[in-house]
Amino acid sequence: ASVWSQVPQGPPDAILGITEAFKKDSASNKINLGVGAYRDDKGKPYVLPSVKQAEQKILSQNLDKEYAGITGVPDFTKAAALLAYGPDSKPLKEGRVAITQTISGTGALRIGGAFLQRFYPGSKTIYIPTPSWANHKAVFSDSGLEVKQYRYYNKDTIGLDFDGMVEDIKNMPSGSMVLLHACAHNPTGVDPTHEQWRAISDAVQSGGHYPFFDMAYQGFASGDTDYDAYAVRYFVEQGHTPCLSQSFAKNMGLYGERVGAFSIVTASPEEKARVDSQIKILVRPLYSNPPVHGARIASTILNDPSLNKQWLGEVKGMADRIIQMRALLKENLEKLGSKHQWNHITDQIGMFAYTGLTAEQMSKLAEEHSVYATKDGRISVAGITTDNVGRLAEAIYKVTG
Ligand SMILES: Cc1ncc(COP(=O)(O)O)c(CN[C@@H](CCC(=O)O)C(=O)O)c1O
Repeated sequence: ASVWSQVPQGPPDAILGITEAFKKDSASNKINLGVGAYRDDKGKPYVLPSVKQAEQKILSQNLDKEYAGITGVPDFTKAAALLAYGPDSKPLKEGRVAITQTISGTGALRIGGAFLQRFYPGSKTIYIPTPSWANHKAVFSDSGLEVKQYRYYNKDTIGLDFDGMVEDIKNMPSGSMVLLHACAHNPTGVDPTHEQWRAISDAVQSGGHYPFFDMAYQGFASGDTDYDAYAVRYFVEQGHTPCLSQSFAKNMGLYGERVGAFSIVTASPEEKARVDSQIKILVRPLYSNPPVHGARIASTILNDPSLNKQWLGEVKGMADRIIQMRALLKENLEKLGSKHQWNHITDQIGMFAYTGLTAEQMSKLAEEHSVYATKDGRISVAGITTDNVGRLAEAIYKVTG
């Protein structure tokens, strides 16, 4: 028998597999609401003008292609930390934030998971929200952590199960790791209010738990990078020493360039140095050092005041278009006379709307209407355009009755 005869056929990826199904559909008016990637009002991928300008600037510098260090392009990681923790961050000012460039947000989560598996002094169990990004469980279990869940989404109110979340956090064994979506929760689009974040911080603190923030959408949720970093900054101000994964896939449209960062708030510069040294020892045998191009783009944008200002305008433009598409979809559904409540579509924030449609209704959308999205009822609002929103609303209206 062949060497690989015992390899089983695995299922298609819950999210990336939707794009494969979409590509196979020959319908001219098919709609892809699967992968969380921004599209403009023509349904086309969007290369931010600030990114194009940054690339021109980089090209004109005739840089070499030497290896970056193990922890990546320093000008990038410094700027990424500043973007996340803010100019008033005490740990940043005191040189206590250990940071490495990573292969986008997924890489940051994986390096984080591996670091926690190797060095976290408590039980190697991480609690993720119910539901969470479809890849979180595999990233952390493949890092060697045990993955459990806490209540997050209330399907009756199509909102946050705040009491359930806080109760679960309080009931976790002391010193548990808790994964928190910093903003634009995936897949629900339901975020805690600032007041609720303060209570969540207290619950995490009283349990002696360890927070791991996943911030994959900073700036993309509200259009304001400071506003979207509220939870991370509040926790740090309250004395938590979280770790953080950042992605620049969505807010800079650098999806395929794989630009991200993983950071840990430590107790002192001396501790930061020890942590840094162990992050390097962890990264070196994985991929040795990260690709430079995407990080150079992000660094150029973050460090050049006029490009940074232009970028913030472009991020806000993306966020605003998504908010506009939410309102349009709700309006069209109401115009059709749908008897269902659709407020959640405009109450939710970020890339996704959690429609509440069942798996079979989602299958019907694909099979009968060529509308593609994940089986959990999540739609990527970025895939909605002024041209297709009417047909989309009709399709949803027909399958929901
Ligand atoms: C919460 C969260 N964390 C991390 C990531 C990882 O993004 P990177 O591209 O590695 O930076 C995503 C992307 N989730 C999107 C994109 C497609 C995917 O990777 O699943 C999604 O859920 O559609 C995410 O939604």
